[in-house]
Amino acid sequence: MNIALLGYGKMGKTIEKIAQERNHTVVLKTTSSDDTIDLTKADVAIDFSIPSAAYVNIKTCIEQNTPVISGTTGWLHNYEDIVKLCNAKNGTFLYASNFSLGVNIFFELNKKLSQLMAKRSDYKVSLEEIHHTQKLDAPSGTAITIANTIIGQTDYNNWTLKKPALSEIKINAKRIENVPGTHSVTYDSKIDSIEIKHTAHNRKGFALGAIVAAEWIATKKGVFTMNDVLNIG
Ligand SMILES: NC(=O)c1ccc[n+]([C@@H]2O[C@H](COP(=O)([O-])OP(=O)(O)OC[C@H]3O[C@@H](n4cnc5c(N)ncnc54)[C@H](O)[C@@H]3O)[C@@H](O)[C@H]2O)c1
Ligand SMILES: O=C(O)C1=N[C@H](C(=O)O)CCC1
Repeated sequence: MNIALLGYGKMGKTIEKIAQERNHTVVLKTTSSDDTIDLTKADVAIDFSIPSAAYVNIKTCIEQNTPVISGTTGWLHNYEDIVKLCNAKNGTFLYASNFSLGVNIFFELNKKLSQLMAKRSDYKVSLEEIHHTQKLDAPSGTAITIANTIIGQTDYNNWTLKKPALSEIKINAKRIENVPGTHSVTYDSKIDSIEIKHTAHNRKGFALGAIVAAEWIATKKGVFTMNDVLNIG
């Protein structure tokens, strides 16, 4: 498969290594909005860029009729526009806040736990996410996915980085040198605490998941999630 990499930073470089190990060819790498996105030779595009660039990158791929996956976080206020465009152009698009298999299993645990805790008003939920100090967005896209799932299953109606109201989920976003990504969900009562946690040891899980997703969507039409790729959820 011929792959275009839109974004060639920490993730783009890790994805390139795994793509080569799986006998794919990287035919285009872009690193700024000044680079031309010519997808003539690409079977699929993978966007791991920056929040302010993702929308244009994804739109350009759909307009050039090239299946695109995006792992870039912090651009989701434009997600519905991309879904509309993709459907109008009969294109192919997949976004995941986190491509790793481990986190996608964790998402299912979080959903189940939030269902069990839905009516347990003696417990208050909170999230913590820890990432490296170069990360541009807070909270992480993964933390937002986790919080939105809890909101969908319980009476919580919002998440916040600030002091939470009773109906809000507090997200603690910490930045520590070299941390690839740690997420935990804690339900705390006066009697005990229940905690689930995922720790990424490196970026390989994100990159492998992105390549597996790119292989999976290359021949499909529509808007997909990792649940479709992994057949879970
Ligand atoms: N979904 C996941 O599984 C997952 C995993 C890790 C990181 N991420 C997200 O992926 C994104 C990239 O992460 P990273 O650690 O590689 O960041 P990074 O800062 O190392 O790399 C980002 C790259 O994007 C490039 N860039 C800037 N403008 C661009 C443009 N217009 N077009 C193309 N490239 C452009 C920069 O030059 C840089 O090389 C972030 O949003 C991060 O949150 C998602
Ligand atoms: O390194 C990052 O940046 C990461 N971003 C994603 C997020 O915001 O959830 C996934 C984990 C790593």
